[in-house]
Amino acid sequence: MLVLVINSGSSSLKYQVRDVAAGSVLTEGLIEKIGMGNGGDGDGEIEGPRDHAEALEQVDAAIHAELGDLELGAVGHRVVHGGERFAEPVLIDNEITRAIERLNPLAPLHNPANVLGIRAITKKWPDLPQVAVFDTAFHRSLPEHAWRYAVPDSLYTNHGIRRYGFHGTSHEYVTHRAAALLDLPVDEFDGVIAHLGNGASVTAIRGGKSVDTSMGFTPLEGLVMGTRSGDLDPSILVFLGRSGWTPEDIDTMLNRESGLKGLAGNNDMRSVVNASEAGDAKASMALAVTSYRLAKYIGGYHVAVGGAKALVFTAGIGENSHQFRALVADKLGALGIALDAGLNSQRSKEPRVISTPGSAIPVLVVPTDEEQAIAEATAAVVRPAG
Ligand SMILES: Nc1ncnc2c1ncn2[C@@H]1O[C@H](COP(=O)(O)OP(=O)(O)O)[C@@H](O)[C@H]1O
Ligand SMILES: CC(=O)OP(=O)(O)O
Ligand SMILES: [Mg+2]
Repeated sequence: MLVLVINSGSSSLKYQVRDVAAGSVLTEGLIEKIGMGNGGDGDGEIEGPRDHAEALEQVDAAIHAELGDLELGAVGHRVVHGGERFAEPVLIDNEITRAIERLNPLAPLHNPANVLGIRAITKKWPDLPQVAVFDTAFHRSLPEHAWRYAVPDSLYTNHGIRRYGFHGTSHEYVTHRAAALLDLPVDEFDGVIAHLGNGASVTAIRGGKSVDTSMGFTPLEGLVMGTRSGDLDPSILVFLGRSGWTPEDIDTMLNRESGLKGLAGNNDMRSVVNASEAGDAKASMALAVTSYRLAKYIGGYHVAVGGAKALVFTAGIGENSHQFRALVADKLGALGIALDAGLNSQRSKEPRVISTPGSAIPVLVVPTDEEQAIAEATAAVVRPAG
């Protein structure tokens, strides 16, 4: 079956056409600057559609230019927030789309775009089955002591305020690959997985299942990210509210102007590392804050899983930034973790070990592939129906 995988962001749309049986990518692309007028920066990208519907026209044209006439079997969407309802991938209909839309306030950078992508496809290809694959689903195994906030129970019962966790598709996929690399059945894998992209989260895996994760009610909690603050004292928000900041002001500040961008003026890890190496003190402090926060989580999750058998890095930063991995590992001496500098700085697309033989536990780099996982899940949902 050919599956079109869509990962909609607020201003971008990543797509792939995958042959699920063959496990291959037939074509892929990135549409950027949606709703921002023209002005992409080349590199094979298509530029400047007005909205997600127009972006989809560009995807359709690009797919047909590259692959000619082909029969798509289904569309698989990455949907970030599935709330408590969605523990598995689901076939989308109007009711499901509205249910996803109701979760928009909980994932303001993500779900609205997911809904726009779903609606654009429903309009263009009404007969094509669409499947939603949720970032939250893998974390439905969190025990209650990990997902509860210590606030009055009515906040949970009336508003669903609890920790959900995100990047689950990636954490699950990487769990399986890491276990395979270590020759362990997945249900014997206890480890800590750091997914470090624009959004970043770390997950404690026990017996192959998520038992804790750093993102919470929304993808804002936890680690320092590209533009998100991660953990902070909630009283800061009360203070700002009393000083006249609106909820929108606070939301924008925490989700879009904080993290690496807030500390170093740039949300791109490559630029921050380069600036730090060139002597920029703010960039160096941003890296120190970000790596320290992650190291503390890793220490905590080592305890949560009852002794990790591996530490795994994945996603854009985790897979590519040997400098950032080294900064984190340097802070984990108390766990007996030691990186091999040569292995750490090697470039490869393959899952690999980057620690020394003497390291108390192996440190791995395992490339994630959310699109492959989504394509497989989509085909599995659609096949029994048709
Ligand atoms: N070669 C590299 N070296 C260091 N950082 C990199 C490299 N390639 C990508 N990154 C970083 O990865 C992050 C984006 O990760 P990615 O997983 O692609 O994000 P997204 O959440 O958008 O999928 C950016 O901070 C980027 O700077
Ligand atoms: C949930 C989340 O943070 O996703 P991303 O990393 O794609 O921003
Ligand atoms: Mg990502």
